[in-house]
Amino acid sequence: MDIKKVNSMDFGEFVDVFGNVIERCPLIAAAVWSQRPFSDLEDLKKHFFAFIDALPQSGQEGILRCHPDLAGSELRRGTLTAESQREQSGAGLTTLGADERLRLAELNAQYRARFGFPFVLAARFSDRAAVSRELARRLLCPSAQELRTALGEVKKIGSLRLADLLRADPAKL
Ligand SMILES: NC(=O)N[C@H]1NC(=O)NC1=O
Repeated sequence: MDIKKVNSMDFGEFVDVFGNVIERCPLIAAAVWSQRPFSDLEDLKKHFFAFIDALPQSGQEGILRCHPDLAGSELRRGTLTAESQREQSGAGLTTLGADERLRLAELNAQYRARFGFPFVLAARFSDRAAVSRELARRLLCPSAQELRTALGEVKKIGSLRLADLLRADPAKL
């Protein structure tokens, strides 16, 4: 799909295609559509991220809360979005042993209790060992820093999803 095709999309089509660039936040795609035309993929990405950056803290935390836990109950129940399922499965989180799953569940619960939102990490840049390690490390970070880190991960996930949709090289995004 090229940028001309993107710019020709009506509202419904645009939200259908880009509605999950930011996990379970189709409102962001709905808002970005109003900014068309886009000059290129980079420009499109900038609009998604500018929307996130302009939100008050409550909105930014809301975005994080729309993310399913890594290796959490949604994965077990099979209710993840297709994108999240692919990302979690690529990081090996669908084939954890019982011990590993339990450890991640405990760390996820501690993280949520401390910060009030779920632990978010771009799983495609990670693997099962790195997820636990990073979760344990970030649990100790100051809250303001952690909010920034988590939103950075949301943007990495969004960049990769946009790259998939436009079949671009993620390194150039
Ligand atoms: N909790 C969390 O990070 N979830 C996200 N990460 C990712 O790569 N896909 C997701 O759904």
